[in-house]
Amino acid sequence: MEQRVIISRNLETELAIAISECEHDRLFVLTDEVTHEQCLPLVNNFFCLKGAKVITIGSTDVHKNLESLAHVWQGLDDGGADRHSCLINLGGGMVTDLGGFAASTFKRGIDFINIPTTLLSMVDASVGGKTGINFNGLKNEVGVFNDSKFVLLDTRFLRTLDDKNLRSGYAEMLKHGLISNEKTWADLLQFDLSNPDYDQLQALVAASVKVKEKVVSRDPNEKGLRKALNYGHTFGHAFESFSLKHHAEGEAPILHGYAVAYGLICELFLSVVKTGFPSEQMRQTVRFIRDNYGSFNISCDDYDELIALMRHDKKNMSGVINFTLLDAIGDVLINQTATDEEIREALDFFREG
Ligand SMILES: NC(=O)c1ccc[n+]([C@@H]2O[C@H](COP(=O)([O-])OP(=O)(O)OC[C@H]3O[C@@H](n4cnc5c(N)ncnc54)[C@H](O)[C@@H]3O)[C@@H](O)[C@H]2O)c1
Ligand SMILES: O=C(O)C(=O)C[C@@H](O)[C@H](O)[C@H](O)COP(=O)(O)O
Ligand SMILES: [Zn+2]
Repeated sequence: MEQRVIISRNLETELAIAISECEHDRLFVLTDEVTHEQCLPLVNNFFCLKGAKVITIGSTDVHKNLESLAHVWQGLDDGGADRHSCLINLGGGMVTDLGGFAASTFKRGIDFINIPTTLLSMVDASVGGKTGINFNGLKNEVGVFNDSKFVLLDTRFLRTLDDKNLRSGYAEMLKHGLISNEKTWADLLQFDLSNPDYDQLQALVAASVKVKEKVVSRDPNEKGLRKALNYGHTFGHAFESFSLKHHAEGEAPILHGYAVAYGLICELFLSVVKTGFPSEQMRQTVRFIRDNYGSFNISCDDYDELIALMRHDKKNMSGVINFTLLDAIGDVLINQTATDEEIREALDFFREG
C-alpha cells in the first residue's frame, strides 16, 4: 500500500515531514464548517502550514455531494493550485471521502494527506483509498480508489467530538472486531460508551485501524477479501440512504455508524440463519447495539424501498444483492446471497428483535 498511516506523537513534526514528501508547491486545507471551528485551531499556527489556503464546505453527509465537490475544485482553481499542489483533508469521513475525491480528480490528481478528526474517520474512512460522494440518493455512488499519501492519526481531536459521533465511529470498530477475532470482539463489548475511558479508547483505535490496514493491503481494490470491511453495509447503506431521503424536517438523518450498527443486526441475523453463526454471540452483539444505538423507525411498508436501495450496492453482480456474512467471529464469507423473503425476515428481526 502506498499510504502511510502514522499514529501521531507530534502532529506538527509529522505533518511537516508528510508535506515534504508530497508534491506541495501550494498547500490547501479542506475543512467543513465544524472542523474549521473545532479542529483548524489545533494546526493553524504550524509553521509547515504557513500560507496554506483554507477551503470550507458544509458539514455532515447532506453535503457530501456534487455541489461541495465543485466548491473544492473551484477553491483549488481560485487559489492557483496546479498538479504539484497538495490538499490536506482535516475532518471526518465526509471531508476525507470528498476531499480525497476532489484531489484525485483535480487536474487528474494531486497529492493529498488525511488528518482524520472523528473516531470513524480515524479507524476507517481516512485509510484505504475509498474516496467519493453520494449521488442520486445513493451512498458513495461516484468515486475512485486512490490513497492519500499519509494519514496522520491524532486522538486529541476526539476531545471535542460529541457522544453520537463517538458512537457512530465505534460501530465501525465493532465491525472490525466481528471480522477479526473473539478477543477483540469481546473487549469491544466491554467498553462503556456512556462514560468513555479515552486512554483505553486510544489503544482500541490503534488496534482497529490495523484491522483495516491489513485487509486493504491484501485487496486494495475490493476484488474479494476487502468485502469483509463492508460487513453490515448492504443493509446499512440502504438504511442511511433511506434516512437521507425521508428524514423529517428539522431532524438529522441517521449517522453512517448508526446505519452500520443497524445493518450489523440484520446481517448477523442472516449469518445465523444462512451460515451458522452462533446465535448466542449474535444475541450479545445485538443487545450491545440496541442498548447503545437505540433503533431506527421503519415499517414493513418500507421494505420494498429498502430492498430497491440494496439493488444498488456496489458489491452486486448481475442484479443479485451481495452480502458479506460470517460463519463465526473472524471467519468471513464474501459473495453471499439472500432471497427477498430472507431479507424481509432480517428486517422483521431488526424491528421486532
Ligand atoms: N472511505 C471509507 O472507507 C469510509 C469508511 C467509513 C465511512 N465512510 C464515510 O464517512 C462518512 C462519515 O464520516 P464521519 O462519521 O466522520 O462523519 P462526518 O465527517 O460527517 O463528521 C461528523 C460530524 O462531526 C463533526 N466533526 C468532525 N470532527 C470533529 C471534532 N474533532 N470535534 C467536533 N466535531 C467534529 C463534523 O463536522 C460533522 O458534523 C460517511 O460519508 C461515510 O460514508 C467512508
Ligand atoms: O473500506 C472499505 O472497503 C469499506 O467498506 C469501509 C466502509 O466502512 C465504508 O463505509 C465504505 O465507504 C463503504 O464503501 P462502499 O464501497 O460500500 O460505498
Ligand atoms: Zn462504513
